[in-house]
Amino acid sequence: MSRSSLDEVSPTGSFIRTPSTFRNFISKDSASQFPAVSGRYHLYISYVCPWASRCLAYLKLKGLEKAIGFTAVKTKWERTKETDEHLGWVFPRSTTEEPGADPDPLNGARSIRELYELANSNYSGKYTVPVLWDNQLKTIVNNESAEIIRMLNREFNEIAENPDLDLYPSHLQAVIDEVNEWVYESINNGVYKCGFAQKQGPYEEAVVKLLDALDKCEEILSKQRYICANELTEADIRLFVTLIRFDEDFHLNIEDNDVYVLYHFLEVYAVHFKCSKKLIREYPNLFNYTKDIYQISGISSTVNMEHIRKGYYGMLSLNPFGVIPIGPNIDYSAPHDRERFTY
Ligand SMILES: N[C@@H](CCC(=O)N[C@@H](CS)C(=O)NCC(=O)O)C(=O)O
Repeated sequence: MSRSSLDEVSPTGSFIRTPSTFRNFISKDSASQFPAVSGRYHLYISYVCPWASRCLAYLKLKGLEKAIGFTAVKTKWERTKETDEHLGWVFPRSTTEEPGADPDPLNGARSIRELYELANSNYSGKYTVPVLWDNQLKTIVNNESAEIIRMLNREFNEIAENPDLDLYPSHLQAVIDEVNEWVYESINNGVYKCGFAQKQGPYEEAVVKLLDALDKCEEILSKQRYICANELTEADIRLFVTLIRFDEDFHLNIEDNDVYVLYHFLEVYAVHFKCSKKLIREYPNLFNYTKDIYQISGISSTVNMEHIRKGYYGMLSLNPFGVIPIGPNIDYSAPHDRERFTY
């Protein structure tokens, strides 16, 4: 089994993500094994990680911060044990070591790996964030963000400050599911397929799909405020976490030490899609949409650009010298034009 996303490469050089392992559900039913009560659960995240950030966005949107605490790890992977070479997410030793990251308040763990091993001493998979931790049973409830956000949306309404916000309403479920599928395949996971591909073919296939999907989003967003309808849904949060990192991820490829990849990336954009389409900020609807979501109360606090930059460029196998380019410093709080769709 893979012990890091960076190892998940098929013999043909494609990035293939393995499924998450802990798949229990918190329920509003007080008799269930994991009942939705205040103070029992904790969310471990990295601000670098889009999957973890979508869970944090739900804590903010649903008003669950008092009921469920969260802790962010440091930006760069470090050795998780002295006895082997594994690199992964670690906690700082103090609150001042890296602003935004905190020591583990519940278990005093040094790494996310330690939490997985506390939950299951025989665990041998990847040590990913997010981790939804049960502090009563001292175990991981769930480490799959797509499921965590569904629980946060629905099961905690008795204690949520915004119980009426439903980001997966029944009248839109079919369209949300359909959008999630292609957005995940071509955009959320698509950027990883571009960044982690180890052969030219899979990389090209992923980048073409990614650009097609971004064009499709631009087209949809030229007609309605959000990606599924004129109301905010789960699909918007899932799309947003990749878009807000996209112009950064793009540079990751540019800064990659592999000259051929650098050349090809420019060629794809310049020749097939024209340079004007290469960054999110050059798609008018997508860019304004990203600002629109960013400006929803609570969301900007889930975006720590400093952590995002340091984390991605810190992956030394993709960026051997660890040089962090100066960011584009886009102002996502600037006015946008999306109110034009509000009836
Ligand atoms: N399917 C998981 C994926 C989470 C994931 O891939 N997290 C990455 C960070 S973006 C991670 O923690 N990787 C650690 C590793 O691969 O060792 C989810 O959506 O929750």
